[in-house]
Amino acid sequence: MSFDRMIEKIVEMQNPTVAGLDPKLAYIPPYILEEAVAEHGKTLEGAAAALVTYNKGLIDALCDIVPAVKPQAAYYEMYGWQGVRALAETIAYAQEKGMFVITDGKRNDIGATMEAYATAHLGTTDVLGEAVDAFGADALTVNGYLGTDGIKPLLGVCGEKDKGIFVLVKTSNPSSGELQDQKLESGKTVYEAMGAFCETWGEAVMGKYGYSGVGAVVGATYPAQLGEMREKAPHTFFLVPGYGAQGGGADDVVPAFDKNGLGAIINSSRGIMCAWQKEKCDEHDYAQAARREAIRMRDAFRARIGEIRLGE
Ligand SMILES: O=c1ccn([C@@H]2O[C@H](COP(=O)(O)O)[C@@H](O)[C@H]2O)c(=O)[nH]1
Repeated sequence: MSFDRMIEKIVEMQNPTVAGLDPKLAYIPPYILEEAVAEHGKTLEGAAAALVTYNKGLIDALCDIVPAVKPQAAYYEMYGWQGVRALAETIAYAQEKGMFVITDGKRNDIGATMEAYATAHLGTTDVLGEAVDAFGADALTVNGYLGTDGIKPLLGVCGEKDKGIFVLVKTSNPSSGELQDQKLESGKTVYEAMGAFCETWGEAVMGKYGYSGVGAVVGATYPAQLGEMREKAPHTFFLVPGYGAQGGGADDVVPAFDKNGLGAIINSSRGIMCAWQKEKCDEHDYAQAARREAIRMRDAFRARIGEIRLGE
């Protein structure tokens, strides 16, 4: 009912990072694309087959050192239902390899529809009396701007199925301040108010290490806000995108961690997936290049936050 499973993996691997799986054909080594095209042609089926092969290679290379993966749904949806099937296959494969899976879907709607999203991504779908996991991720990113009735259905599923959600609080993009930094009548900023909601919503799904199953997305590109929110939302675990390709560095995200080195999981997607192109290494070495980058990232945090310990 919380992020306890994810926290335990972070501590076991001494690695507070998550590898983003946002595959585009431009990132995939030509030998994988050629094999997929030879079998399926230049079709959505072919693209989806390439995505799965590429992702499985990355997962195999990362699963013993990185606790979690974060597939962003848009990169699969762009390849139609075949791409969506690739997302489901990716989630299942990563879990088989012991990884915690955060589907980045940023879903939001009224309560009744959120119930459907909760069932689809985290829960179990009833098919005429048969209970089937549709996507079965461990956590989902959501948008909280529809308010409590949009979040409540997720809390039920999180409680029953030991899953978590990450609510958008202070996003990493350049324009995030246009709305999120606005001051409300209460004197709080919009992101601060959303962080306070996360603390309240999380009370229903509290874990044993001091963090609830309601986390927050806070960008690495806003270090001051990361530190501010760490103080103001002490029971809210942070998913921190914006490291690497968006310019956030290891020093920038240090304020996201608590005194035990917990409290945040830092995402890198393009930085890890495209490491082989940056290194200009042999295309067949793409997964090992990703592993080398993931180790560099892990070690950068180890050097800054020291040993990660279970709190409370
Ligand atoms: O505020 C946010 C929320 C989500 N994201 C997502 O994280 C990754 C970042 O990818 P990089 O390649 O490491 O930049 C991507 O899936 C975004 O959709 C974010 O960047 N910022």
